Amino acid sequence: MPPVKRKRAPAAAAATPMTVDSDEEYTEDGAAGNSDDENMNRLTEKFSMGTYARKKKPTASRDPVSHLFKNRDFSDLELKPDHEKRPLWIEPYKGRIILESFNPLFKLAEGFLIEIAEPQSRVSRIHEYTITAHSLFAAVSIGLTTSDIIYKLDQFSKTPLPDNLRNFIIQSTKSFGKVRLVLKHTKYYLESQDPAVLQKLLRDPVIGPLRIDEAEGFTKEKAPKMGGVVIPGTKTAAGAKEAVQQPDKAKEDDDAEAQAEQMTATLLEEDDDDEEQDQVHSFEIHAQSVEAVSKRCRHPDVDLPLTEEYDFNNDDHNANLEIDLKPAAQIRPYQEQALSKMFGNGRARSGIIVLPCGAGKTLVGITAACTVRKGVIVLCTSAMSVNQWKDEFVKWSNVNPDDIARFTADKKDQFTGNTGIVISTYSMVTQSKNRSHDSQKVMNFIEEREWGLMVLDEVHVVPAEMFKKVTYKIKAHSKLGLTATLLREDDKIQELNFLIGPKLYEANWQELSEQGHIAKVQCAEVWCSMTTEFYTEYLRQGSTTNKRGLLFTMNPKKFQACQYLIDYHEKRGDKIIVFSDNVYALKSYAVKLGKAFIYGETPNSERERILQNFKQNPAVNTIFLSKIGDTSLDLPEATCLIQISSHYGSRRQEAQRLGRILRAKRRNQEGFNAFFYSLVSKDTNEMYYSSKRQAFLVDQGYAFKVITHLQDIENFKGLAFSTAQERRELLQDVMLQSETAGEEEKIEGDLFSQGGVGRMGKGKRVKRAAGTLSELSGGRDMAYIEYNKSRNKELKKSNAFISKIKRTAARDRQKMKEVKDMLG
Ligand SMILES: Nc1ncnc2c1ncn2[C@@H]1O[C@H](COP(=O)(O)OP(=O)(O)OP(=O)(O)O)[C@@H](O)[C@H]1O
Repeated sequence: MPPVKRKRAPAAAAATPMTVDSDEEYTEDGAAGNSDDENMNRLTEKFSMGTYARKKKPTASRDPVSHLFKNRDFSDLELKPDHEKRPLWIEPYKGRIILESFNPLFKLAEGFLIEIAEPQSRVSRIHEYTITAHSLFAAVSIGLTTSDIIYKLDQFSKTPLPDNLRNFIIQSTKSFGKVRLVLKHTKYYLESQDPAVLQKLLRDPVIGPLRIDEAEGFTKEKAPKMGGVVIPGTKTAAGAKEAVQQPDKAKEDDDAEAQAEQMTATLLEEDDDDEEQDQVHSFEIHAQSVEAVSKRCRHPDVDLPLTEEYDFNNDDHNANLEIDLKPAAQIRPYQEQALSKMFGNGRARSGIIVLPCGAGKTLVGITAACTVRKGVIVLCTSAMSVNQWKDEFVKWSNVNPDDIARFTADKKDQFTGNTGIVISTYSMVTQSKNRSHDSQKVMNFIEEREWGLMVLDEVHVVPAEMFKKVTYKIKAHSKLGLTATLLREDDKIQELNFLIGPKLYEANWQELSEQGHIAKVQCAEVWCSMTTEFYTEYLRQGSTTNKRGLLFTMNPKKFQACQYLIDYHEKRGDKIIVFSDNVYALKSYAVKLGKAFIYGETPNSERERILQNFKQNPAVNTIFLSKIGDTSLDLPEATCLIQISSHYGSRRQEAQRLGRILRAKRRNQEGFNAFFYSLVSKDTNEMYYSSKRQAFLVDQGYAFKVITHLQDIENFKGLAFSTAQERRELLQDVMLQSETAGEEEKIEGDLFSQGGVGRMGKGKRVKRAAGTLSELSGGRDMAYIEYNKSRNKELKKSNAFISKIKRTAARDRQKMKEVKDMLG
């Protein structure tokens, strides 16, 4: 190959990711360096600028556009001679990494970046990652070394590795992953490959006295061998190491694979050091000291955060659980990859696995249980999930159903053997007041024993305080957190790193949908103008009142759009879920349209009957759900989702709702698309919230179209609220509702409402593309006719009107009875 001259990076390419931006600004001359003394807040910091000083360049004279990029003009970055082959750009000031998804080395680079960095945005051509202290902690805890990280990053990068990033990696990894908390033969040990690190701990005034044995030296033994564990359900049942390095190999296109392999061979040297049989050294501490030691290790004076590992193969104190995956159960490549991060060195590492909604987190948890084969405790967010987890254990594994005990307000099963599986909710195990006698008995049983594995479902919604209680009360040797969105609106997600463990794996949503594991979804926001009378009332309400929310949700135009879309999709053979957080709206819409609805107060038997009918009865194609349906609900029949009211700007809720259709059974039919509509009242706060809600999904590569025209809606037969009289009546009904009717539903024990109202980092805005329903679903373009009658006169709350409302309510009740009769 002829020598390639150093080229300048194209400014636009380097600047592209900056459109999804953070609010921080860097300074030209560099911030203070990351010296050891400045490590105080490092655990919660992002990569900071370090000492890298930017060379000044004469931008103005160079070309007419560079100055537009201001400080983000990276056109003077030095490029390596063969930069075209390399897939990464590294922004020198903040350590942001841009990955080209069209590069032949994309797969390899992506696998590596997931291990060392946080994915920020993964749209179709360009993915953005950030290296943080947390992501490096995770990298080190799954076995990567400082030199692995620096070497591979440099090899993949088109530009020389910035010094400040290199220093940051060295500084961070110097302390991370150096000490492990290992529970072996029911005893706790602090273990390290480096005896000097243990010496440092013993010199510490807090940790030193907590050592149990008074001996001079340390216990010395061979380090665990990588890849020594067999994960059930994998085709080859091979060691984990193979799964780590060769994901999805069979699926890759042959040519591209050969090309990538050839390039990799030239660019990367194989690192064969993994097999090295190092010695490990350890000393013992008391079980009661674990929390104090772990806390002290995170203190800046010590700065050696512990990773947790469980040597379950050598635990003969705790009884073995008879459990294996059924022979028919085949875990998918990404599930195997995620699990291989957990069991990569033959032990169980505690940490968090992030998989999209509907991608099968339950099976990942079950497979982990089948690997550890000791007592398991599973904690979920609701009693409904508890039942689903039990069903899934029975479906996927050969465990004796009598070995599964549910612990909820209604069910307090006990398992019969020496050990078993307990499935409960976070609220059940953390509630401390007013426990019934039975419930206290079960709780004592849970607290008195050791558990091999604790599976923590939907970890992102559980408040840190609750986690602390859980981890304090339940003695589990390993913890596996499962979530779809490592996202909290209150930014408390970082605490999970310490309470559970680092993130072990995070899958790419678009990749999974390309591979057919989750459905392809067309997302659209339908803009519904407010009718004049509703808008006038809306403007009259104070900005703090709940009535505003009720008005934009009950907007007749929105109702009509909902009715139209239900009809449109029912005719296409879709099964539709309509979501509303507001119970008044939920009931009003459902009753008016003659559909069944479920909300927090719907009794279990009725819920099950409705869901069963939705799944099996061809006459029941649409159901209305409150936020109780946001998570866990497994309805693979659902192919279309319409959202009429939502919880402010919660990105987490938006993603989880989308999850209800990602598991669509028909996802592998040719040309199949699921549909996700958000109905938004124009020129109201709802538009603002809606754009905030979409930010996470947009970062996962989903494009939201805007629909402003619904074809022929004015000629839709039986369109609700088509007369001024009906709209006035609706408005009057809305205005008669109490302030609380405008609130979102409150469900007892519901953890999701506790996450804080959607606050999102500054600068996170969503771009919408104009679109029509026809583009999404193959229909023709639609002319949307805005209702534009002159302003309605104010209605008085006359007795006559109120009695009319009552008549309407009686009619609605009759309709509801008919729906119930239809459901049988
Ligand atoms: N390896 C697999 N083979 C076949 N089916 C699978 C596999 N993994 C998961 N599934 C199926 O995919 C569906 C979704 O799984 P699951 O309910 O565990 O998703 P989830 O990730 O927990 O979603 P959510 O976050 O929405 O609760 C289920 O019907 C499950 O049986």
